[in-house]
Amino acid sequence: MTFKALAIDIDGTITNMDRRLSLKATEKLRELDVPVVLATGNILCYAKATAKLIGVCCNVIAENGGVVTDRFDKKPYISDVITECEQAFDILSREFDMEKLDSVHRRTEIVLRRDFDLERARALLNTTDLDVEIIDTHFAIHIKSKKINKGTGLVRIADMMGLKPSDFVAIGDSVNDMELLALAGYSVAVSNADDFLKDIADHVTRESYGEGTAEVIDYLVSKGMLNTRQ
Ligand SMILES: O=C(O)COP(=O)(O)O
Ligand SMILES: [Mg+2]
Repeated sequence: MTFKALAIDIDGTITNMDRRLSLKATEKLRELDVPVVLATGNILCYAKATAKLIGVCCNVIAENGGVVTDRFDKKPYISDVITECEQAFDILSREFDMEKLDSVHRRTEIVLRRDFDLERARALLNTTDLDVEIIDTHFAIHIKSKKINKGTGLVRIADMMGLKPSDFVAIGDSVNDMELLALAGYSVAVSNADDFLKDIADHVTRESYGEGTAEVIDYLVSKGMLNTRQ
């Protein structure tokens, strides 16, 4: 089967843990003859700039599915879910010393530095009736609505692109990629991925980070599952 598009995570999948972009992975992405959607927990301007600089502009799922756009200068779709996240933050920050990241630009989630006791914070959140969860991507901790994720983002961007989620190959590394990989037609976890992501993936790479992404793109092209430009 030949897939019609690729949805790919940024941090840990085309970067290493220092967030250095793999030039090998970006070259492979640029050579593909299908649209590449960046699907990330990062804010929209970070994702758009990454897409532009890689040369795969501009289908973007940002903020773990909360913000979605298919064009650079278009008003993005923004989920109306920030209020519950702010309520959760108000409750948690009375108990924990928490530092917000990117809060000026973030529209649908609250993201925190990874320097507090996550399990205790989760336990406290579970005593509320907020429809909110806390996830740790290894890069940051996100207080996010349970109503949105990269899977709901994929459904939305696929619709904007006239495609189905099953038309996509998806590649990722972390807990925030679970729903994306579950909905895609073919799913890949890079070898540095969390074990629970590897368990649901159709394919796990041998190499880590961007090298793993480059490796699987070569594999998918060799099997005719993705096409490159001639
Ligand atoms: O925002 C994060 O915590 C990680 O970003 P990612 O989804 O691109 O890996
Ligand atoms: Mg990631």
